[in-house]
Amino acid sequence: MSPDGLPTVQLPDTFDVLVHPAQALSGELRAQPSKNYTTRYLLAAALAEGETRVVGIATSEDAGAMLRCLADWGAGVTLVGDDAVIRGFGAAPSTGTPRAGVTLNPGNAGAVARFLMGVAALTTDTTFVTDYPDSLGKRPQGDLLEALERLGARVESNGGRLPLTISGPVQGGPIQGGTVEVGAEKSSQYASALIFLGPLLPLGLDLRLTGQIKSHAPLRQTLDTLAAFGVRFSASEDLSRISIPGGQKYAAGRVSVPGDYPGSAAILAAAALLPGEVRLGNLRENDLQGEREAVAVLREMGADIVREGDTLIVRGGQPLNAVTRDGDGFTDAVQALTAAAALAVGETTWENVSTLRLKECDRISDTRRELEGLGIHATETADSLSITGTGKIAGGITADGHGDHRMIMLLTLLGLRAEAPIRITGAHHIRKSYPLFFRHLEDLGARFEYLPTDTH
Ligand SMILES: O=C(O)C1=C[C@@H](OP(=O)(O)O)[C@@H](O)[C@H](O)C1
Ligand SMILES: C=C(OP(=O)(O)O)C(=O)O
Repeated sequence: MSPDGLPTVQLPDTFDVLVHPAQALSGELRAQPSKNYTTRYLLAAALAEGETRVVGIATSEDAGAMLRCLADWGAGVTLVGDDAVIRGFGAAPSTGTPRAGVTLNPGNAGAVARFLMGVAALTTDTTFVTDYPDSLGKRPQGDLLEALERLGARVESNGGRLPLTISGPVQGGPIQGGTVEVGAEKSSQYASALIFLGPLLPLGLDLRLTGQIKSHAPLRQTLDTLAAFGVRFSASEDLSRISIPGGQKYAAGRVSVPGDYPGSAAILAAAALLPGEVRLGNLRENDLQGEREAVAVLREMGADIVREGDTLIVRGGQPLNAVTRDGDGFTDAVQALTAAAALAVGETTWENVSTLRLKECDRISDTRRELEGLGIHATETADSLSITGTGKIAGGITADGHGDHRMIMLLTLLGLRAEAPIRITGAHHIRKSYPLFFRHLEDLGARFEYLPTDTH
């Protein structure tokens, strides 16, 4: 429903968006449910014996991808209002493990694909395909596949990429577990996948994370999920060693999904960039999502943000200044904060962000190109992105959304502050993580037009 109580118009399946410049943003929103906790809780629920109610799940495509794959694998999936009730593989009438010989399609969801690839080591012949060959199909899976092979699984892949097939129980019987190394430099999702698998193996897993470990925050969210389902583990402070005793069970029960910081970072940045007062609720202070740091970064840039309980209040339109920060701790907020950087005084640098090249698009080079197209100076190194802020964005151009929800959020924010409208291609890909993004901004006073697109 829109704020005046009228039913909102359904967006077309595919669309470009025309972002009109905005004078101000004001109003109150409730942050959407966390994508990363939704995927984790749904998976852990499916691995439990019995029924688990996951309260308030995300409605994003990635959440849908996890629900679809779990159902295809044999878990019971029932949606009740905003909740999902999941009957685990371990509960009657299921067989205890995911079904054999199933083809799973996780869409464009990297975390979903990788978490399920870990669990696939319990199954015979699980095949992973994607209808996003130019996005998820290009993302590397080798570090995880090699770790699974070292544990005894059989893997066939397209050069370490999808499509691929995993079988755990090979001639020597089911895989047992033990000590295994996994590369952690390209993505934390490989280690998270093994963490989900570990408790279900007879010997558990003693994980050694190799290389410069990236994205510690989502790793901690995975461990937090294990704890929420009664699974024991121990981890070194730097997360380079994680030990999970074997033969454990995930305990079924009830878990509630917290608010989503990565998507909310875009709303907070938009609110900081325009006059007006925005209140964003459902964002708990003590939360392991690294993108919570976006609040501190925006404040350091000069934004006026105060917290009242779970609500953040932004009084926007303050002048912003450039910062230099290690962006790895808030990887999914870097695009949103880049919008703030593009309109700040001075040069902002996001350091240690090499993993951004391996997301839905190359979030370093593709972002630099889109910024330059809008007249904003940006430079890159292998693992950093620098942006020189500008006082004025002319707009009046078409920008490429690169099929990447976070690129679409960045370009939208720039459009709100441009002199003339900006068209963003393939803007429907916003649904991967934040289906209500445009609607939420409309509720704050922004204006968009949804136009037919050539991009699929
Ligand atoms: O574990 C997760 O749910 C995620 C981990 C991060 O990826 P990397 O570990 O590849 O940085 C993040 O970017 C992604 O959106 C979700
Ligand atoms: C990179 C992202 O997700 P994933 O890796 O799960 O595809 C994201 O949400 O920005």
